[in-house]
Amino acid sequence: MEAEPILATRNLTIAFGGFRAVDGVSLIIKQGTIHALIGPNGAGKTTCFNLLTKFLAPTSGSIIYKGRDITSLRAADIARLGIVRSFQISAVFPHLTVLENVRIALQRQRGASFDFWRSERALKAFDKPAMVLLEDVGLEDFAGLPAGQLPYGRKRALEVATTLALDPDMLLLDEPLAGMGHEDIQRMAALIRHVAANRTILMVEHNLSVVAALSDRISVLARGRLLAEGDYASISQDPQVIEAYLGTGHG
Ligand SMILES: Nc1ncnc2c1ncn2[C@@H]1O[C@H](COP(=O)(O)OP(=O)(O)OP(=O)(O)O)[C@@H](O)[C@H]1O
Repeated sequence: MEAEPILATRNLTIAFGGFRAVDGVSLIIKQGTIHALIGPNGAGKTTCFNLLTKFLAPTSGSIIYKGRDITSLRAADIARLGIVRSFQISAVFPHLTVLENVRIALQRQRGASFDFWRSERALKAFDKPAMVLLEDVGLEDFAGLPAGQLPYGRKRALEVATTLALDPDMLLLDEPLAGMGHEDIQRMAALIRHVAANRTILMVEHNLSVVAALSDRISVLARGRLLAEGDYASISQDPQVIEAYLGTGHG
């Protein structure tokens, strides 16, 4: 059965002065897929991502989520609808333990009041679901460690756990593998695949071999425009895509 679109854009455009960083981009992201947004440096990926996550407002065009026009909604509104961005906003509190970080994220999600979350008993009620989330991201052995002491790759796994605490239908990942060594890359790639089991993932990512391994569908941007879309086998054969990458001495 063909998956339904969960998120779509129609002619999404943003101009800075006269320069169109994202220019008439129409994307369709299907429910339950891992979708990657790639392209050479300066292609407009981050800007497009910022439009989808409401960090920027488009000059024209629209964004549709589950059939509803969300173009004019704010970041907090879309989070409530189930679209959550990881990695740039997910603060990790370094002096709190790994478990406490996830517990706080869960408390926020459930809208617990300040008085409520001062009570030790109420806090403990979140320990179990927090542990389940830690197990989900492979951090159960680190639960008691101050988050600031986690190695970099594990810290990013913790960010995934705090993001999952918001119970998103759609997870937007901004360069999830950036700055990671080989082992962390493999672990994060497996984690993305794992959390994608019952969610939709959109990621901007430069690591093309992981994009190839993980993505159901890939959209290629170049100079603000959508150049090609398809699975890795088809886009990697596309002469325009090859030229766009070679033209910048990239990838
Ligand atoms: N606020 C802004 N004002 C003016 N120009 C901008 C602004 N934000 C982005 N741009 C320009 O838009 C273009 C696209 O930038 P963007 O960061 O989205 O590209 P990218 O594909 O994410 O690149 P990279 O892979 O290098 O991160 C670039 O030419 C950039 O200089």
